[in-house]
Amino acid sequence: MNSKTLLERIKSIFNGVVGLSPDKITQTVGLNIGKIDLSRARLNFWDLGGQAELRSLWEKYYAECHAIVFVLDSTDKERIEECKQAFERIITSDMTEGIPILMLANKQDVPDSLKVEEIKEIFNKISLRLGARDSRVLAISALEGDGVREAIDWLFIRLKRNQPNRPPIFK
Ligand SMILES: Nc1nc2c(ncn2[C@@H]2O[C@H](COP(=O)(O)OP(=O)(O)OP(=O)(O)O)[C@@H](O)[C@H]2O)c(=O)[nH]1
Ligand SMILES: [Mg+2]
Repeated sequence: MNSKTLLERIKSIFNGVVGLSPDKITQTVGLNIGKIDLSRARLNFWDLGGQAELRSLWEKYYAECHAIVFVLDSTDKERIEECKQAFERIITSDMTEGIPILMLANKQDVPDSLKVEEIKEIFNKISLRLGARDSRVLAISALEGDGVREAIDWLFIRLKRNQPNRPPIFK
């Protein structure tokens, strides 16, 4: 959820181009794609819609992805339970085994948003099912860009570390 804004932010930080302005961003129904080049590697992003009806599509990407970024709307306390279930389904799928998972606590610019520590607490029990993989919860604001570079840096290190398990695709 709210991952389109994040993808535009990632592109503007790493590609040096101005992304879509927030008012041009509409809810994701299909797939938004984006790519960035980082020290001789190309990272391809597939931004999937977060709405409940679209979640069954996520698993079609599991076999080919090298990492998963789960973007959480930290202001939406009412739907946190729903997010827990969606997250649990991802991490318990055989096809995501061992894959690094980064959870982003987005919208940290909003004063009353859930903080990383609170989110960790909420996802505490589920995280026992993460198995042997790299995972992390990081605070970001896709809107303002805070924490986005650090998030991608974390991701890149873990992608490299997980190469023996899921090798990159050479093109
Ligand atoms: N305050 C604030 N608003 C944000 C942030 N990121 C996204 N939003 C807003 O949240 C709303 C949804 O964001 P989108 O990026 O359009 O979400 P989306 O990826 O299309 O949503 P799904 O497809 O349902 O996952 C928009 O109004 C964004 O401007 C943020 O970091 N801070
Ligand atoms: Mg989206």
